[in-house]
Amino acid sequence: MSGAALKAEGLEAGYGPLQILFGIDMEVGPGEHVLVFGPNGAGKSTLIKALFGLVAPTAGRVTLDGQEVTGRAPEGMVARGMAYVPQVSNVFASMTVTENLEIGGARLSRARREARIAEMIELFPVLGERRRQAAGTLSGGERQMLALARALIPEPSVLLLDEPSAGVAPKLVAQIFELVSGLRRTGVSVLMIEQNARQALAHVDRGYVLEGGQVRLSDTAHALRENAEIGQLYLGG
Ligand SMILES: Nc1ncnc2c1ncn2[C@@H]1O[C@H](COP(=O)(O)OP(=O)(O)OP(=O)(O)O)[C@@H](O)[C@H]1O
Repeated sequence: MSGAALKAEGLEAGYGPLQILFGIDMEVGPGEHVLVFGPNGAGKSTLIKALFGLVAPTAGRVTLDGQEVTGRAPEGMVARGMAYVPQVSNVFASMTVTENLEIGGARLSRARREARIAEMIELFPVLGERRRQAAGTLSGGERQMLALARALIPEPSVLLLDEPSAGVAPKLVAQIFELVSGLRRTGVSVLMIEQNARQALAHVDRGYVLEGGQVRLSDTAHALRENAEIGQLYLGG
């Protein structure tokens, strides 16, 4: 019996004949925040895509809140409580902030959708100030907040984030991690990929080092930050 919110066992996936993931075992506990990091090309984005059903696993299992979801399409994953924020193209640029949030709540009743949008504006007040602005004109940080808010509207149990700090001005990167960290009070479980791994590790509970499509190491965030070899190899010394 697994108490994990999200679990991968022996997960393998790739692109046609090109295998990228080799027997990945990992899990995210309820409400836990977990970071996946490692060198370029290690398969981090592929892992998130395989968990979300954008890349079909060729072996292994994915379970979401104890239910097997291996090989389901993204729509099925969303219906079961998973949400995914891709690294790029994560908002509809020509639509307003409000319209983007409405799309996030497309499956909800109108009353519920409006209530959730109000809650998201409370969580990210800047979105309220920019309600009528086209999403494409937001700053990098505001755009990431909109993408996060939109993903959270249906109240997912697990949120997959592919580089939430991408395209965000360096001085605002810490703010993005603090916002993600602040999602703890909603109880959502988070699995995040980040290039800014040292900074991101300060805001999560545990981490996995992915290398060559395999888990090289997993430990608490604190232990990974203290690990000299991991620091040299993957955390910029
Ligand atoms: N659609 C695709 N078709 C073929 N190969 C792909 C495809 N997408 C990714 N790859 C390859 O899969 C490997 C892993 O890519 P992936 O994006 O998962 O790595 P990553 O760890 O997220 O890298 P980065 O840190 O550079 O974003 C790379 O060699 C990449 O070229």
